[in-house]
Amino acid sequence: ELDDDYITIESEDNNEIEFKSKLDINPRKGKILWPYPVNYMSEDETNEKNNSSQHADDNKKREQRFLRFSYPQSPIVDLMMQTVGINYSPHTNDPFEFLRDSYPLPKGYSQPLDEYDYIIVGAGAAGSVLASRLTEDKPRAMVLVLEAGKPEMLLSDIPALALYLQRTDYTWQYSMEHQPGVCLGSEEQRCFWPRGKAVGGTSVTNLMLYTRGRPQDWDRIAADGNYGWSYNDVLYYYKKSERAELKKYKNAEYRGREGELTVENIPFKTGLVEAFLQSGRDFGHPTVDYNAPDQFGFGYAQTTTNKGHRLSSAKAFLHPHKRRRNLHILSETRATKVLIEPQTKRAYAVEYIRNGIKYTARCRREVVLSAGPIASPQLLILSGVGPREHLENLGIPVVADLKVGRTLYDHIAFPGVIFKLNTTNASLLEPKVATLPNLMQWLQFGDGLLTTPGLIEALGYIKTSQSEDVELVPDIALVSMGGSITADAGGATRKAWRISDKTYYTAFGPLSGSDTWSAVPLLLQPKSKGYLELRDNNPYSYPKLYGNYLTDPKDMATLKEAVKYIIRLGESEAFKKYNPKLFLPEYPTCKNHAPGSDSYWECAIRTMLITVHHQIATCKMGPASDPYAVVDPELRVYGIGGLRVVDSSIIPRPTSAHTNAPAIMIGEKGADLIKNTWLNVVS
Ligand SMILES: Cc1cc2nc3c(=O)[nH]c(=O)nc-3n(C[C@H](O)[C@H](O)[C@H](O)COP(=O)(O)OP(=O)(O)OC[C@H]3O[C@@H](n4cnc5c(N)ncnc54)[C@H](O)[C@@H]3O)c2cc1C
Repeated sequence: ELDDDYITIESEDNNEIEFKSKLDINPRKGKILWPYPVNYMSEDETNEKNNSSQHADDNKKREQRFLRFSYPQSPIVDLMMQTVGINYSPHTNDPFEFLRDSYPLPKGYSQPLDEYDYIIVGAGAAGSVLASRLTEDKPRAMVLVLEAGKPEMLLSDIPALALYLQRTDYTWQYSMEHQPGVCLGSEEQRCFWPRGKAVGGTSVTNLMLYTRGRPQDWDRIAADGNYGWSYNDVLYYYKKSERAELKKYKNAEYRGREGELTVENIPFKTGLVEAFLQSGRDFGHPTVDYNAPDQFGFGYAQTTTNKGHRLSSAKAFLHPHKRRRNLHILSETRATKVLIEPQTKRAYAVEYIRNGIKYTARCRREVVLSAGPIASPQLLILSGVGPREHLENLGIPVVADLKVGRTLYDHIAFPGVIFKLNTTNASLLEPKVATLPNLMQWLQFGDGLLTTPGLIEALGYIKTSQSEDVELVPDIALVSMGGSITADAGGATRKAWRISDKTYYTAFGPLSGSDTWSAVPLLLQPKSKGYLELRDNNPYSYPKLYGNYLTDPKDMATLKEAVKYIIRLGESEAFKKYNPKLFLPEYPTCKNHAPGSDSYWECAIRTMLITVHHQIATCKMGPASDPYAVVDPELRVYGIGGLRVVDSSIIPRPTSAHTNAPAIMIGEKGADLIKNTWLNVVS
């Protein structure tokens, strides 16, 4: 039952539109005044979801794919993905609701309140921790969490399905704007930037690797004027969350044992990971715990999983506390604007849309944006906090002139260094992995082939000759895979990167069904810098995303050197028993380059460039003297009271870490910063 109190009758431009809920859930069939068209979706969303012929096409293609490559070997993949909800239509009832987690309001509440102490936008990697910590102390603060996505379900916990999730409605289907010369092999030559849209955010759809970065990464951030962010400062928060279950290292003094977030090694390994680590040792890279502050080398992957099941931030931090009376979580609810009092410049409320109806929730203490590196800056700009000229062009009144979205760094990678193995049963191939016995084994014991996250088995950190760093900080991470992009014969893996049919089948078709090994070089310290801006002032439009990848020639030179290093590893003694042969794909874009030549590799990198989705710095943290800073070192938005950003968007410069563990650490630290501010205030 909906209440009139929760329908906001107001408009910014008197643009009255009759309201008709899609699901027809409004019992009063009332009118609301709407500043933008109700049914408008971004171009991408419209294409993805509303275009029924496209939908039919997709289904047909999908059917063909399964008939051609998986079925009848892996009907189980089809079953699992239909269950998770691939192409799940919002217009039908969800038949798998019983498998989904849920976050009802606590007992005694039939609807959310008008006013809370804190309002958190986004229950992602950082937002989930923050919500959990802000609701744990007595006297209890009332916290509202608004999350656009839906709760997880049983099968989204299967690590091997991580890449399959990227084209489901558990993700925002962002794509970068077209940039000439990169992602040439992708559909529409645009790099794909999916992000998690779920209670748990991107920690529900990511590849679960747990990495903290080198001590120097954080010490440099602190040295830039960000007090409280040195390695020793952040180590305290990494340890606070962690419950290390790593075989050899769990009792090391830099690891946490009492936290909620289990970090473990992957239960299943192929022999290829041993060859990779051995080749590393042969080349002078010891096998180490790569999260140890004083060790540098290669190591088995460490993942945020619990007994082989994905442990998202929501599962770790929200799920156990969902009955707390002061924690109100609204899933499938989209925040559209932070309301800021123009005179006092204080954030006092958040507008949000739930089931097609617009509501306003007021806030007594602080609004916190934890919507991630694309949506947090988007919401700031929609609320009048952004670059003045951009706001004026969008017709949004300027509340604060800040460089929101003007800095964007990312980690890019190249999944095209592949060895064909002249042995069978050496690598992971979809028909072998996705079987009913494997599913049963995972369900019963949490081990087996389904526990490998997107084929990843180990990481190796190296410093190439391109690096000008005087300290021992890596510029490349090598990700060793128990196979390659061809493991599912053109299915989920290449779709998760949106590699086009033409590129995939021309280049990799000959490898179909073969055993392979590959290592993916990941550029850790990119020199190229991107940015984002809004397409228009409609909160349902996806922002325009500009990666500006490889615009600094140093980035290409570093990646090329890494490619050559991987080739040396693959051709070394350690891999000999697999009789590997470097496979040089014939990319349609690289016909004029002699296979294996320097120019071939440059062309191949430009064709198969992917992001590993570590976009940061769009709400850059920095001291007041930094003209690009959006938040101060206590994560407060400059010039606005009662408004912070607590998520990966605040990380000011590239680090050697994947961004999930840092986002969780930021959630922990953000919670302490907020609690300290309100220490002596009782609501
Ligand atoms: C495919 C993929 C693989 C990855 N693999 C790894 C990995 O192996 N290891 C690693 O460390 N990192 C990995 N990452 C990156 C990492 O997971 C993210 O950087 C991290 O989770 C970001 O955390 P966050 O809290 O900043 O944002 P998110 O976790 O993205 O949370 C933001 C939340 O806000 C919600 N939201 C957005 N807009 C609104 C709105 N208007 N109203 C309400 N809610 C909103 C979103 O739905 C989302 O739930 C990967 C990312 C991707 C996409």
